[in-house]
Amino acid sequence: MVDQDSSTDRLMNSAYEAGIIRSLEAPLLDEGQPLMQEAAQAVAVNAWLMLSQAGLDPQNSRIVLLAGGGNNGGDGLYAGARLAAIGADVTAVATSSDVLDEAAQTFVQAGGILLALSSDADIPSSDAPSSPQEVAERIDEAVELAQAADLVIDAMTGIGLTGALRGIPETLASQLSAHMSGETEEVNTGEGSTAQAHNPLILAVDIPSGVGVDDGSLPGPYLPADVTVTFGAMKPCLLLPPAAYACGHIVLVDFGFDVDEVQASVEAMSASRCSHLLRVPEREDSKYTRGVVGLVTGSENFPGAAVLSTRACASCGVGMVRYLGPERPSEHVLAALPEAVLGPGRVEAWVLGSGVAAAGSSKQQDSQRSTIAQILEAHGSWPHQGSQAHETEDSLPMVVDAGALDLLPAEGLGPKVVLTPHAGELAALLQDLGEDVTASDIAAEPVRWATRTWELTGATVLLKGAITLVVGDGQGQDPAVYTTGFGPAWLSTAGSGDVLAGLEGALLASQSTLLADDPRKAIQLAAAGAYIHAYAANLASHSQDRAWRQPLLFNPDQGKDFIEEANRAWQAGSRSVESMGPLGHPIHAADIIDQLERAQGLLLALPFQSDPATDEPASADGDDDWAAEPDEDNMSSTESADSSQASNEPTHHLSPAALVAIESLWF
Ligand SMILES: NC(=O)C1=CN([C@@H]2O[C@H](COP(=O)(O)OP(=O)(O)OC[C@H]3O[C@@H](n4cnc5c(N)ncnc54)[C@H](OP(=O)(O)O)[C@@H]3O)[C@@H](O)[C@H]2O)[C@@H](O)CC1
Ligand SMILES: [K+]
Repeated sequence: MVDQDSSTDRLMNSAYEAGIIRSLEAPLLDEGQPLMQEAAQAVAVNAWLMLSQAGLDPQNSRIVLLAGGGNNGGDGLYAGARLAAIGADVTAVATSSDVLDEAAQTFVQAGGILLALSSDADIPSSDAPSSPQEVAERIDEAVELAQAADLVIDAMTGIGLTGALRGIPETLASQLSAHMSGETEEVNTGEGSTAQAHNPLILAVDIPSGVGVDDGSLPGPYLPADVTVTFGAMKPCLLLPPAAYACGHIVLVDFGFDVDEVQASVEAMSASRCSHLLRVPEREDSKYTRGVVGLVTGSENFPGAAVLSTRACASCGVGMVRYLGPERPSEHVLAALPEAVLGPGRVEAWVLGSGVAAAGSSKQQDSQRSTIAQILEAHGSWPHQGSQAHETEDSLPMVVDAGALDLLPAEGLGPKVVLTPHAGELAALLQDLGEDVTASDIAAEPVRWATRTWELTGATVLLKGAITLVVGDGQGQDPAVYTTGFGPAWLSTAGSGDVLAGLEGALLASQSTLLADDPRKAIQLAAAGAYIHAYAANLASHSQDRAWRQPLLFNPDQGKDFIEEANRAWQAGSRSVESMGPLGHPIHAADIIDQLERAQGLLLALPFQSDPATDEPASADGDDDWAAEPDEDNMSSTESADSSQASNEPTHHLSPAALVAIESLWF
């Protein structure tokens, strides 16, 4: 189970609110650990790597550092000092009225140039602008410098950010992000043609300035990063959409925090966590003890959804698939899945509503809905005792999707009821429950609205998206929140949700004994289902595109191994620094089903890998296993890394001179 996490797994996949991060830092600071210097070193090394991977010479590069008045700015200034000391041309733009004095002195002594923007600035070596006009001119100058730079280091605000960016940081973030997204004028080459504007690389210090640290929202302008170097532990904004999409590749600097006694507020599902949630059959198992899933999915109008959900379910380790539906979808199910059993009978978990038209749709009234209503009434009730929902003898785990969502009882569901809406369906459900919310509100603050749904219904809520969220019962009064962003963008295709519903039902049925002991495990199982779904899509599409990747761990003692790891990971990434990773090819829903069994096999093999250095399980195809993941043959990750290099050479090898330069940053 997830409880068996190694401490490294926990560190990489658990996020803590800003207040907890400060409580974890405090004892280390008391002991005199130089955290700001360790942070600065990591920023400098990663800046160096980003530049060199982009084919630039870090020692002759132009770097603009946006430095705020807090410790985040301090991290940036010390990093800037290290880069200036090896010869980079570094200008620090002070975005507040002051900056950390000692950091600024060190930066200037190393050869960095400071530029004050604020009219009341008290900054070493830079006079404050003397008029509003001069403030405006300096802001324009700073924006132009940043736009022309090779690298921008964003150290305006870290976890001390409150609310949306204001003042100078707001202006810089909005102008620079508009420039990068091409909203500003294109560059005229003077020969009647226009060229794409130059975009600097962006390295965010701790978090991209402007994102909602604890809730992953984007309350105003923000600066999206190519790489975010974060300190000590993950913050919720690095996992939660939409902010997580602005973080690029994440590097987590290991300060040695003791996270044993603190509660994570968000967890990412990982391959190793997922592999522990799969039930492996035992010798004494029968098809019944392995779990029977009953599906009331598909309809006269959408028979394909019945086929997709039952096929996916049968591919995910259950003893039997039982289908209930009208004649047309039933015939299709039997043709596609001869082992399916038709009609009512014993069931360990239900899948309800995929491919069933909701009320108010233009389709004719769906006969499946009366069956679903009966099942919800018989098995979905979790009468409340006090404030707690309690399981009755008849209550069963169930997945409630699409056309079953509006048949739910208004409240009093338990964690074993897993709702699987997309943003539009969740908006309709919440409107029925009296909330004034639209699908775009939900996309802007998904964790807020998934949590609200959990509060109102008591069910586990799986909100589908590029990063899928699962919110449900946690420890005490607080919800547990899991994320999964392991899939490629190809995954959003018709029928993909029907596949997910079927496989979620299989996990609930096969783990019904576990769920009876602890219904809260439904949250982890639901997140594991989303992970397997995404993984199968990765295998099917041969894509290296991921909505979210686990961070690279930067340990100050790790030495040069990190260089190779970062070069490899950033080249494989969907938003890699220089080149996109291979995008693979389109897939349709049945392709995902075809890879489900293989995906589970690879996950089950993971605990037997000798040295799983990355958490991503292998692609089963040797020839596309170039992201250096441990592969099927129990190859050690080191060997795997070597073989992947042979087939996919990193574009930039480090010269001996470059290695000497980076050593001066490192040690
Ligand atoms: N603690 C440690 O041991 C370690 C901490 N570390 C680092 O410290 C960081 C936390 O530092 P912190 O607490 O000083 O806050 P920080 O993120 O710099 O923000 C304050 C600045 O932001 C500004 N600002 C705030 N809101 C704003 C807004 N809405 N709009 C605009 N500006 C806004 C605020 O301006 P003010 O409100 O004062 O005008 C002030 O200038 C942490 O993220 C990590 O990087 C590492 O060195 C490792 C060791
Ligand atoms: K920052």
